[in-house]
Amino acid sequence: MAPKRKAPAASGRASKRVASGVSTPVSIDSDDDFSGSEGNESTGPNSAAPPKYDKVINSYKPSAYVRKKGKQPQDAADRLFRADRDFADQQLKSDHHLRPLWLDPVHGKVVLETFSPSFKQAQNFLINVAEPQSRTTNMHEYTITAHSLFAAVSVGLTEQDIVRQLELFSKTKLPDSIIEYVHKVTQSFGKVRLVLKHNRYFVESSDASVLQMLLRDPIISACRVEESNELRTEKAAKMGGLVIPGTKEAQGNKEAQARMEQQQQQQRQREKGDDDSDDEFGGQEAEKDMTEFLREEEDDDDLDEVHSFEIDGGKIQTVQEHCNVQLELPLTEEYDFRADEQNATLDIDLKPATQIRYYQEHALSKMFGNGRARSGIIVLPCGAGKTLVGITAACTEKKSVIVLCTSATSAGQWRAEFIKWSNVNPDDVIIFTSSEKGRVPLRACIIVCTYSMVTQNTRRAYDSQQTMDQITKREWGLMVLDEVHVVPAEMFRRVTERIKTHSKLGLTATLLREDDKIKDLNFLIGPKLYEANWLQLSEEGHIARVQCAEVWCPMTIEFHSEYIQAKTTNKRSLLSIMNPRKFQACQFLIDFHERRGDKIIVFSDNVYALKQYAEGLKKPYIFGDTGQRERDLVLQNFQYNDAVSTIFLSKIGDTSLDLPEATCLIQISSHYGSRRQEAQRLGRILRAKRRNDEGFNAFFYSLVSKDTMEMYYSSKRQAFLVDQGYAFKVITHLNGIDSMPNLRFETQDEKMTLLTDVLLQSETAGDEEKIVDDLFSDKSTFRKAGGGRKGGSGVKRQAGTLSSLAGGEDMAYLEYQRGSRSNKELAKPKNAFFGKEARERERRKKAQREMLQ
Ligand SMILES: Nc1ncnc2c1ncn2[C@@H]1O[C@H](COP(=O)(O)OP(=O)(O)OP(=O)(O)O)[C@@H](O)[C@H]1O
Repeated sequence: MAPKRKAPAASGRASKRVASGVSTPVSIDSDDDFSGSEGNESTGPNSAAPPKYDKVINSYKPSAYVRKKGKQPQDAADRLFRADRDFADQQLKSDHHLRPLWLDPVHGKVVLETFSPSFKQAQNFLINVAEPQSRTTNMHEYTITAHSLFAAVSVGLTEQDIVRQLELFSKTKLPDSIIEYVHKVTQSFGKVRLVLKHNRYFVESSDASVLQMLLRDPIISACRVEESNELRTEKAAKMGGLVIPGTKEAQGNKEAQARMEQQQQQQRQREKGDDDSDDEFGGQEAEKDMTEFLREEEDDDDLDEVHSFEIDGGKIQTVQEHCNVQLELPLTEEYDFRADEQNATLDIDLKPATQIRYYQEHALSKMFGNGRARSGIIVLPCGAGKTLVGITAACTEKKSVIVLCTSATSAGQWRAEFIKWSNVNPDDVIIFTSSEKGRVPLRACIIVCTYSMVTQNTRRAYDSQQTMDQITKREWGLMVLDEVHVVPAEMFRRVTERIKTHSKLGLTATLLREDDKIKDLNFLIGPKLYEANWLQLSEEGHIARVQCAEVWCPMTIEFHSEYIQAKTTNKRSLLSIMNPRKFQACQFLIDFHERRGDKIIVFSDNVYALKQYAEGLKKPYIFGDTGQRERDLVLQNFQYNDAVSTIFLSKIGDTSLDLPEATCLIQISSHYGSRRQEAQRLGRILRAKRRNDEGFNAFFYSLVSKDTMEMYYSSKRQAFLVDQGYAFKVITHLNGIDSMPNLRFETQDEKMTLLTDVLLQSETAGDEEKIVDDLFSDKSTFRKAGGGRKGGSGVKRQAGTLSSLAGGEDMAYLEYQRGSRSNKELAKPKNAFFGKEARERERRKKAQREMLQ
């Protein structure tokens, strides 16, 4: 706990609200105690020094609920009833059964009941103000954090809106601590915007005192363009009136417009005297639609004032960083594109047949809600249509767009999707990758490039340098950053430094990294604007329903005894991947799903295992060294040839390949505990076209060698998907495997030959594949971060019934309780025999060494 303020005058609690109109922003203390800034000499109007914005509380812990000191634990369950977890004093409202929220006043946790009548409304609201933590079938858990409130404020919610809605949905009276917290955060966050208007950068706020305070900061004032101390004051920009293309509203307006044009044409014909049409009603109606639309715009002219000062365009990053990090007063970025007359307009609109889905519209309304473009991140599951979201954003702004993606393949896809969904002239969509270097035209255009192409520091070829110069010289209306979670912050810095853009839209399926670099995105791109619910989209048929299962494969005695003696992680890892029982399980599952008509992708991060499995089972495979022609051939056959239902892929399949649709995925070796990779792989089967067929399920299997570290990593990897509501069933035995014809490694001889081969492999055979240009690996950071998320809540393995996996009648499941045995424990060898045998071997080896000396 940080020390409390010394001066009593400065320790006014947040409940002592600053008068409305807020002339002095509250100071936010790192202490649990929420303190207002009244009386704080550093913030007084006559003070020369700027006020100090201390660290904002990210972990929610108000003083009202502190643990009772000196209370000794009585029993094992005591920790569950500590003062900071015992909310017995909260009064239930009489109609609590109609309200869906439970609020934890200490940690800011919110539990939402999915079976409540007002679930949908509460969910739509919560997604704006809190971070989703887990969304299982009956309960969703969120946390109110400073970041989530920042995002709420930046999409236009006020403190009063947030408190009123929380009160409305809460089963108990809204705790004071939550009201205080919301007050405290909203007083500072979202107050100041960075606006690029007429190609000049302004720091803008409707509260002049916040700007005055900023200008007293020497770093900020040094970035100011004007000399004078005066602030500019003008009417706030026109809000609303903006219609996002592809929505019903846009469709209605288009129809009205068409009717009006038709009416005008008829009128002209009547004037010529040859008109006999009687369709007057349609015309009047169309006119009415349009006038109402225009009137709405006019109504918006009744506007407030905003104040601003101009800053030097070259010092944007300094201002942003200083405001975010030192002053804890993050700047929201907004682009008044409708007022931008300097940058040419791009001739682009969605094709008339293109309709965006409701969640795509929700996400975009967060971006364009106030008639300007707000920078931020939109999170949608794989296959839910992020590309169309990016394209619709481009069609809304109608200015030059730069799209950054992770590979040349995905750059090609982006271009194709722009042409598919919009009426853009294909010549205006240019690709800039290592293999394709289109020239950027002077007119408004769309350029699609890879992150590495833009951030490359080495000397470029002449044509590449020319294109790069054209990109950096001009201003871009919108920058779309695809797969934003995988790109290192340093790379973003370089991107935003080099390319001048008015607005940024980050797209991702998982705002998740194994390090904590994800927080940098808040400052480098903007707050998370929208996050969809995976299970809801799968229930609605927008993405496929998936059955996830972990198949436990016992190690053979010989493999396991070598495993426990192996000196290096690489050797251990190779032995667990090459476990003959795992091989058999893989063979059985492939056979089982091929017979069901599934298309199967088997993933192995280890190349030695990839080749052994694929060649052993006579299936095609692709890894980093596979040539482009062969890759294309394999993928085309997988897509169109009924005889090729299974392919094996290395890590290359995660980001660098345009994979055809699959309906079953099997992982035989995977990348430590990366939740991101797990989610990304699951995404490969979420887009299955057959998803709307009755009873259709896609399948996701992880094959894990029992009593090895694979079990520990596997549960780490699943954590994100479990939080999204996916249940991993554990399969302990594949019934029918023993009677399967042509099962590999049935005889002891075959097993021993395999073991010898594995033992003869060099250390590097156990390495994970290194992909050239894989800028996005999070292996090292994952390890640094301690191998997973803090607190490692692991996952719940659930018992399954045979029928719960469609067609899985041959499998048996086992349940074990979360917390009953840690995953690390499960990873240890259990059988006393192994321990004894290992000790025996160790003794023999020691004796042999001594003999040799
Ligand atoms: N509004 C829509 N109407 C019809 N089809 C749509 C719509 N939105 C997306 N789709 C289709 O859904 C599929 C998945 O879209 P897309 O590839 O953009 O998903 P994604 O979220 O970018 O996936 P990934 O994360 O795997 O790249 C595509 O076939 C796309 O055409």
